Order: sequence, then C-alpha cells, then structure tokens
Amino acid sequence: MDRDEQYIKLAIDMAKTTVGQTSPNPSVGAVVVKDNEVVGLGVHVKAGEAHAEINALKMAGDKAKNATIYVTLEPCSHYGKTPPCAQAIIDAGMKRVVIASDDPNPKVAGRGIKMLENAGIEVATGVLREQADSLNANFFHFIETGEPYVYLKTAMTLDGKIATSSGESQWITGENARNDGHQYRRRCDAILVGVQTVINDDPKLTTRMEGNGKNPVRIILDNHLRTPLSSQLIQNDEAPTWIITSSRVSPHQLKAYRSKDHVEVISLKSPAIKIPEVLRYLGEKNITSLLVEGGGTIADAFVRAGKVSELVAYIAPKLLGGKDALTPVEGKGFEQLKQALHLRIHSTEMVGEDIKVTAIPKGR
Ligand SMILES: Nc1c(/N=C/[C@@H](O)[C@H](O)[C@H](O)COP(=O)(O)O)[nH]c(=O)[nH]c1=O
Repeated sequence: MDRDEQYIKLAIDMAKTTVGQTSPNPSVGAVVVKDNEVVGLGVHVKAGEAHAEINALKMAGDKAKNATIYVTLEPCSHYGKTPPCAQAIIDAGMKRVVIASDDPNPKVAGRGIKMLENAGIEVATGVLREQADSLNANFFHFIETGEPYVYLKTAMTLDGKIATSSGESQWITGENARNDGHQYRRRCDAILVGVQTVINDDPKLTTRMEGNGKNPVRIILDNHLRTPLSSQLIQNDEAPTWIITSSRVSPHQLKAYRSKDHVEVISLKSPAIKIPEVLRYLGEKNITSLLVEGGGTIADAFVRAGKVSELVAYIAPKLLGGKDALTPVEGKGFEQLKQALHLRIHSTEMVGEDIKVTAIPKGR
C-alpha cells in the first residue's frame, strides 16, 4: 500500500464510523498531510453541518498551505447548505488533492475536480475507489434512482425455516447475529415489516443491542389496516411509525390511529400496495436506505418486484422441519426456475455460531 492509499484508507476508516448518521448525505472522511505529517482530520458528522474537508482544514489551520488533502469523495463544487469544499481547498492554498470516489450525482460529477485543476492544484482520483464506493452504496443508489437502497434481511435455520410450524420464532439465531442485525437498523433510515409480522411477533423495531444508536423510522405495509392498536409499534413512541395502506380503507378506520402523534397512516392511491410505489414515496421522504425485516410475504413482494439491493441472510445451525413452518420468501414466488432472482455472493462469515451471507442481485 503506497502513501496515497495509506492516507485514503485512514479517511475511509474514519468515514466508516459515521455510516447511518449523515443521511441523506454520504459518509465522508478527509486527512490533511504536510511534509508526510498528518496535520488535519475530519469527517462529515451530520447533514447540514460542515463537510469532512472543512473540518480537516479547520484542524490544519495555516499548515494546510502547500499541503495535500486526502478525501473519500470528490469535493463538492456547489453551494448546498454549506459553501463549496473545492473553493475552501483553493482558498487554503493547497498543493494536491487525492480522491477515492467520484461524485455519483451526474449534475455535479467532475465539477469539483475541474475547479481544483483550473486553480493549478494537482488532482489524483480513484485511489481505493471500490472500498470507498461500497461505503456509500446506499447514497449512490439513492442519488441514481431516487429510491432507498433496500437490504432484505432474513434469519433462518439450516433447513430454511424462519419459525416453527406453530409460529414460534424467537429466537432462531443467536445474540451475536441479532446484534449484527441491529447494526443495519442503526445504519438504515427506515425498517419495514408486513402487518402479519406485527401480528405474529409484535416487534419493537428499535436499535437496541450493542450501545443502541439511531432508531429507524418503522414502516408497516398494511393493505387493510389490520395493525393492532395494542401493538408495540403503535404504543411505543421511541421512533416514528408509518403505516402504508391502500386507498380502500375508510376515514373511520384511519381515525383510530390518529390519537398517536408518532403514528402516520399513508394511504397510497392504488387499491393494493405496490412495492415500486412504496419506494418512490419513501425516496420523496428522503429515506435513502431501507431494512426489510420480512416476513415471507413482504420478502416475496420485494423479490418479485426486483427491488432488493442486497440480501443479508443469517443461517442458524439448526433443523426445524415441518412442512407448514414459515420460510424466508413465501407469497406467490416464481413458477419457473428461469425466473429465479440470481445473486452474487458478496460475503460469508461466522457471526457467533451462525453463518452470515450477504448477496447482491446480479446486474446491479
Ligand atoms: N426471529 C429472528 C428474527 N426475527 C426478525 C423479525 O421477524 C422480528 O419480528 C423482529 O426482529 C423483532 O424485532 P424486535 O422486537 O425489535 O426485536 N431476526 C433475527 O435476526 N433472528 C431471529 O431469530
């Protein structure tokens, strides 16, 4: 690993610590180096606050002059909530800029680099690009599609069951795997379940394990508004609960949920909920990442709609059997093998006694 890669790696590792808290902005890290000495470090901590480059330049002070800045994403060139970073780098009299990821926004991609080069600053790009890009896969997907990046998460036994035939499901996987699953809740802007999971499991869907963290917005897909008023998602107000329902529900039904400030019922215009419509709506609400926790009917709807960005499967070394035991993807399914959703295995690792597999649909 050469010097440029070393400093970009440091910037990436810093950015990793802010994943989930900068939404709808990307997670970005920056390192300022002068004569092989680190003189400034910075991350973007929250949307609307200073960008990583500004924080690193603040720490570097006068030492930024004739120094090099290593940044995980192309410096912005437009006035957003904060002035453009490319201009701040020019004003600081820097000599060189090393970048990992290009800006995915076609409207501004390359503009920051142009500004820097026109000011006589040397620019190197694409250093550890893949690592930096995967850090912001959610953000890049959101910018390119206007829809949230969708993690489909499931937990099953080795024989593919998510519950016993009598419906018992807690717990299939161990503490470590469930803890790992909660990191996705911290990272995602929203978590989504179907109403059947609310009825079966009465989940809380907050980020509770390993030091807590930001709670995602909790979303229930509920065509006929069957969510029990007594359920934790209605009674517990630690996070917003959005119930997405169809246009067929009556004003009387809607009224029942109005008493809870943290609950919002959204009836989409169509008589039956369609996944693409749900994702368009969530994109407009700046939900950039969505964790779909099932159950099987919901999973099938996302799979058949071709709207899974990444599968996260936890597999417990257990056998449950039972022809009526629930499986991760139920519903209508595909009738022919050639229709199957093909994925590329992205990672496999042990998490406690369980196996964790992440996989990306082919063609993404
Ligand atoms: N049954 C299991 C899971 N089950 C996941 C969902 O079906 C549960 O309803 C949801 O996690 C409950 O949310 P909570 O109330 O916030 O804890 N997920 C897991 O990783 N392992 C499992 O063994």
